[in-house]
Amino acid sequence: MNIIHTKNLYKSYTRYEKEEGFRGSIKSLFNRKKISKIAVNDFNLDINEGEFVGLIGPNGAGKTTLMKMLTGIISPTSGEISVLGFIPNELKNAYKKQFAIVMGQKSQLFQDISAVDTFLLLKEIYDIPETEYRKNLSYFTELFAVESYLNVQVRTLSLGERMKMELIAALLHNPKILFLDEPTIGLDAVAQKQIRCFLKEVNRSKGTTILLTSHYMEDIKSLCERCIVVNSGSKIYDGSLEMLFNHYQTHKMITVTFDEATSYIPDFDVQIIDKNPFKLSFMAHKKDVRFIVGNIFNEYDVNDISIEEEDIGNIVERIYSDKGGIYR
Ligand SMILES: Nc1ncnc2c1ncn2[C@@H]1O[C@H](COP(=O)(O)OP(=O)(O)OP(=O)(O)O)[C@@H](O)[C@H]1O
Repeated sequence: MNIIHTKNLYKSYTRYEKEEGFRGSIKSLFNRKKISKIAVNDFNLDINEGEFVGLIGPNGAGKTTLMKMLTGIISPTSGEISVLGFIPNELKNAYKKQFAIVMGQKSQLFQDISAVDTFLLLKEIYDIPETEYRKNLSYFTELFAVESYLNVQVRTLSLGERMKMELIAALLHNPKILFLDEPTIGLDAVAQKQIRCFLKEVNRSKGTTILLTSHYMEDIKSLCERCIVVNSGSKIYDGSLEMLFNHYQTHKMITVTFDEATSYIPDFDVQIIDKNPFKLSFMAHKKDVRFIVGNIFNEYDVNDISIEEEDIGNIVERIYSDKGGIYR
């Protein structure tokens, strides 16, 4: 069943520019330069119940603006939008009870009280029946293994611990849709992985529809079957993640640190990103990675090696340049 629908959705912001300094401030009182910015352009989107969809794109692509329109935080300039049959920016209580939004850069928890006290407050705000509240609280805290952090002041939690509490707070009222804007930003690899496992399980066991934005390709790769790529406010790809990666993610980034100084350069078609006698970073074709890594281990004393996904910016560029590509 389709639960998120937009048609020709469009959002433009207006902002003002002033010249620098005191003179500029005085001048701007009488004459300000108005600038319009199209953040989301002609956006058509349909998401079915239970889907886990990744929304990716470079900085300023319009992802947060889209999320904000879907949750009613801001209203569109024009176009159609309906979520669970509601028009989000009418902010009906019946709609507010059916979704949750978690933004990695913002906290919804009160900093000076414990997380569990905020949870109790949310129980009252969302009218969560006692049995459902208890069941969900123990289910989510066990899933994250965070029982020992429930009763401490939120301000004292680490970023990763706080993020886990944010997610629990968002899910206590059993929302049908969970909007996640960069939920793993700034977290270490272990916390990122725990959050991924948690989200995967919530989507599977509760059937929660999840729309996720992240700059970490690993998040998108391990969670979303469907992926939407946005650039300059427009949708440039909407389809399976597998196809996106097979077709457009052609390179990997390899970083090696050596125990001894070396002048090693791979005998393959690579692009060197950074080089010193003890460290080498380069982009290599996906198909060559295992041969290159094999050679390095056979011939050198390796202190450390990492193989990372390509930056989303490169993938966007490739989608654009692929005129007869899989989507256009
Ligand atoms: N309140 C605002 N007023 C004016 N312009 C805005 C406002 N909010 C966002 N913008 C502009 O709209 C564009 C899209 O911003 P948005 O935050 O939606 O992008 P994003 O894809 O979420 O970026 P990021 O990955 O950096 O978070 C940007 O160019 C931004 O400068």
